[in-house]
Amino acid sequence: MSDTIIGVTGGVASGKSTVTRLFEALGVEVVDADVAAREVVAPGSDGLAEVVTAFGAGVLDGSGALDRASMRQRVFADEDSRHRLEAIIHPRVRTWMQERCLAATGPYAIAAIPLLAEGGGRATWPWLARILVVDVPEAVQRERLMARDGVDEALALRMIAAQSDRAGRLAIADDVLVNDGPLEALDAHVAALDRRYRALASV
Ligand SMILES: CC(C)(COP(=O)(O)OP(=O)(O)OC[C@H]1O[C@@H](n2cnc3c(N)ncnc32)[C@H](O)[C@@H]1O)[C@@H](O)C(=O)NCCC(=O)NCCS
Ligand SMILES: Nc1ncnc2c1ncn2[C@@H]1O[C@H](COP(=O)(O)OP(=O)(O)OP(=O)(O)O)[C@@H](O)[C@H]1O
Repeated sequence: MSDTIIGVTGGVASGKSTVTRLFEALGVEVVDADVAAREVVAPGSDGLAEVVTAFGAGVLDGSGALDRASMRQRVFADEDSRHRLEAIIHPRVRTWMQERCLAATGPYAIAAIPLLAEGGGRATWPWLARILVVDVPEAVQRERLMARDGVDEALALRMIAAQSDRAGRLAIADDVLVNDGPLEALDAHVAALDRRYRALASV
C-alpha cells in the first residue's frame, strides 16, 4: 500500500470526481469505490449472480448486465431493496478497494469513497490516514445532480435523503473542501491539500 491513503468523500454530486480528477492531474493515483461498485457486479461476476438471486433476472438489461437506471429508481424508492443491494455490494467493494490501494504507488494515494460516512466511517476503513470531505449545501447538490444526470427533483431528493447529512459527514472529516464556489477556485484548494498530503507522506 502507498503508506498514506487519503479518503475522499462527499454527498452525491458534491464534486468528488471533479476534485479527484484534479489530484490525478497532479500525479496522484485515485482508487474509486464507484468503479469498484460496478466491477463487483460486472457480467459474469459472482456479485451479479447474487444480485439476480436476490432480485430476479428482471434487473438485467438486454445484454445481461445490471440495468443501473432501473436499479437506481428501485433502490431509492425502497429502503429494503437498497439495504439488500448494499449487503451484496459493500463487502466486495471494501475488499476491492483495499487490494487496489495496496497496489497503489506514489507518495500518497486517494481512496474515493462516496458512502464513507454512512458505511461506518474510520472504523470500517481503518487504513485511511486522513478523511477529506467535499462539502456543499444540499440545494447545490440537488441542482448539480439534476443538471448532470437529468434526474427529476423527486429522485434527486430521495438520493440525497438516502445519504448522511452534511453534519454527519463533517463529523468524520479531517479536512474539508467547500465546493460551492466557481470551478476555477478548486485548483488552488487541491494544490494546497496536495502539498500537505505530500508533506504528511514524507515524515
Ligand atoms: C443503484 C445503482 C445500481 C445505480 O447505479 P448508477 O450508475 O446510476 O449510479 P452510481 O453507482 O454511479 O452511483 C452514483 C452515486 O449515487 C449514490 N449512491 C449509490 N448507491 C447508494 C446507496 N446505496 N446509498 C446512498 N447513495 C448511493 C452515491 O453518491 C454514488 O456516488 C448503484 O449506485 C449501486 O449499485 N448502488 C449500491 C452500491 C453502492 O452503495 N454504491 C455506492 C458506492 S460504494
Ligand atoms: N465548483 C463547481 N461549480 C460548478 N459545477 C460544479 C462544481 N464542482 C462540480 N461541478 C459539477 O457538478 C456535477 C457533479 O460533480 P461530480 O460529478 O464531480 O460530483 P460527484 O460528487 O463525483 O458525483 P457522484 O456522487 O454522483 O459520483 C458535475 O456536473 C460537475 O461538473
